Amino acid sequence: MDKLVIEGGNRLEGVVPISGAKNSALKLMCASLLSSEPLTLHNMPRLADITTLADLLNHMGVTVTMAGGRGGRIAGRSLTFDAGQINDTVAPYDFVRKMRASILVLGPLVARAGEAIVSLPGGCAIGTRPIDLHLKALTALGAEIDVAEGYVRASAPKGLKGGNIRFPFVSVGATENALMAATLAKGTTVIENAAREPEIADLAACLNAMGAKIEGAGHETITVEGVDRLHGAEHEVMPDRVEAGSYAVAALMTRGNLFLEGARAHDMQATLDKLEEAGGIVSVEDGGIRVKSNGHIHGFNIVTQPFPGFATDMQAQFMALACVADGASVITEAIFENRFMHVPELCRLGADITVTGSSATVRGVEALKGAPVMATDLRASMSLALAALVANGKTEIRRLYHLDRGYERLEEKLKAVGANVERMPD
Ligand SMILES: CC(=O)N[C@H]1[C@@H](OP(=O)(O)OP(=O)(O)OC[C@H]2O[C@@H](n3ccc(=O)[nH]c3=O)[C@H](O)[C@@H]2O)O[C@H](CO)[C@@H](O)[C@@H]1O
Ligand SMILES: C=C(OP(=O)(O)O)C(=O)O
Repeated sequence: MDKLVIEGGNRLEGVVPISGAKNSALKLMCASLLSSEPLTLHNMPRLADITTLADLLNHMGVTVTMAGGRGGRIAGRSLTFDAGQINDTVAPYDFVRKMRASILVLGPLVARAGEAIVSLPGGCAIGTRPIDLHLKALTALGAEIDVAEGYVRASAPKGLKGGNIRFPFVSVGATENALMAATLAKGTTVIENAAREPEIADLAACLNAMGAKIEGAGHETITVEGVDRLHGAEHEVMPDRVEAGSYAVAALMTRGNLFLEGARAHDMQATLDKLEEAGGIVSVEDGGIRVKSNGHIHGFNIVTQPFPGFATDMQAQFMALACVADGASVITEAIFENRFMHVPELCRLGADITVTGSSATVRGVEALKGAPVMATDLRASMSLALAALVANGKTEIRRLYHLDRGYERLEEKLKAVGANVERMPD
């Protein structure tokens, strides 16, 4: 297994190309199950999670091939998913346990094949992560659901029927499963209190390109007019707003100047607002966003919320920023019950953090000091890398498989803008 070795202290300056969004690409791949014709996705990120889901789809009979990049596109970033034949409607535990997004095959499978047997994803490092809302939504569309022996069995042999789904609180995954299933249901589906994350609008745009009739994605109420079949399509994955936000924090922490090529401000306004509050100078330029520092890092307060609020996926990275701010910051995690695993590791680097329930009080310190640390989950890994970039001396980060789930070529991108970072075998 590899480790990341970072020697802190370098100012970062230059261009960071932002990859396609993991949290959109994975859902778009699941959408390929809805059609017997191929779906080609452009701007695919090269990440471990993409490979894991491609393996699961392949197990079900979907062929995955590299598509030729179209004009101006980087070769090898276009993949075609051909679900002409679904041979197996079972998503086994061994796939699902590796990656929670696998639960997003449930809606498409039951809609297209009339049945699906998907392993329960279970909890993960950041919390319990139940799927009751996914199941209720599919039940509202007429699926019969049975949960036994660690598996969800969903069936709708005569097809799904449009229905009214009102979520009691916002769930990104449940909205996505409901949306995909509803595209092939008979009649109209209305989804209320739907998640408004940009990845939902990206998924709906792809589904509409496949012939679906979806209105209102990106808003609280989504209406889906079911169609008999979806056809093949091409779609470009939206830029990764969490990757962009993570590098934006790096620019501010290192008192640097980074151009986040491809990032879209409207996808990440809450992140940009908080960066400015903390001392960042943010400018939206042609083709991306520039983030510079005003020379100071001020303390700030955060409460994570569904979009358009401050994203839970950016909480750990902003905690690293708070560690070196002037004064204190209070960071409240309101989405997941256990998303502070980075706290003890940041403290190993000299951070001063006290956790009380779902809030962490972070008192900024003069300087962090390099130390060996361990990544506990995806965004926690990035918060450790960020802290290491400004720590005195050397930090070694272990358990990089978390990082590789969601940050493409992190060390190459950081090196290109001046960081002293190496990936080496442990
Ligand atoms: C609203 C929100 O910020 N969602 C985040 C969540 O999406 P993800 O889709 O994984 O999670 P959900 O949006 O579904 O979860 C939101 C909340 O609802 C709860 N829940 C969810 C489904 C369900 O059936 N029952 C239930 O109780 C979850 O435990 C959580 O507290 O994690 C992703 C990965 O970090 C982030 O990219 C998403 O931004
Ligand atoms: C936790 C994340 O992903 P997942 O839901 O796939 O675990 C994330 O993207 O920060």
